[in-house]
Amino acid sequence: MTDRQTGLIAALDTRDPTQAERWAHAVTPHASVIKLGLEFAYAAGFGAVARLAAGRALFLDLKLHDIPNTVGAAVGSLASLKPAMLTIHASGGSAMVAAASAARNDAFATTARPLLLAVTVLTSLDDAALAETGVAGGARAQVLRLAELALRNGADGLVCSARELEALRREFGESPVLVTPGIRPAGAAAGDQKRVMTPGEARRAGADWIVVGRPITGADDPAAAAAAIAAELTS
Ligand SMILES: O=c1ccn([C@@H]2O[C@H](COP(=O)(O)O)[C@@H](O)[C@H]2O)c(=O)[nH]1
Repeated sequence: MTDRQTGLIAALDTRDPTQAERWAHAVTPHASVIKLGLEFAYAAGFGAVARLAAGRALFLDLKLHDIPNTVGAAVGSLASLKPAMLTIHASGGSAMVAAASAARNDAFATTARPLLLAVTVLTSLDDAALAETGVAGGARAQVLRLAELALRNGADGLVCSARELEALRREFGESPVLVTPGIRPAGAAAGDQKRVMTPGEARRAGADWIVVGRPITGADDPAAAAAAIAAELTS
């Protein structure tokens, strides 16, 4: 049980800048951060990312994963977008995380540094799917292993499922910023997400932020859906 405040990040996954703008407007003020990722950036381009992010806090979820030199350079290339949060994959290894952290520190002014978040194990993977990739021992053990690697090499926080929150807080304490996708209000379709929890469960387990996409963007009334999720975070 925790008394921390848990914020809502709205994942605006679409190719269409007009749709994204409509959703961004609808989720305000219930979500204090908007998340744009691969679908939007690849289809609409980084100019559209910049336009949508103007005046808003941006979680730029590009999940960088490459050799250290390339990832470091890519982090530097993103500075003009002034994101509040950036993602890399922890499984890229110690040197890659360290390169991203160094580039973040070099490319951004101290007062405008984005949080560097390391994705541990995607919330769409269960133990069986992870085993297929050669990782035995289950998602929780792998999340803890990658969390240690990422935090030791300069990440500010982690992307994980809410199911790992209690173990991560036990192991690493209160300071890492823990961001949890795979959130589904009671009764919502899980879709491709495997390690899910409700907004209230994630808050009680210690999430700093929850990320919610389709339960908001697929709702008949996205503003009402975002309001209901935000209310669950404060009740
Ligand atoms: O492990 C991860 C990392 C990132 N995501 C992203 O979060 C949203 C979730 O969207 P839903 O529609 O609520 O499932 C999406 O943009 C993913 O790319 C994740 O789900 N899991």
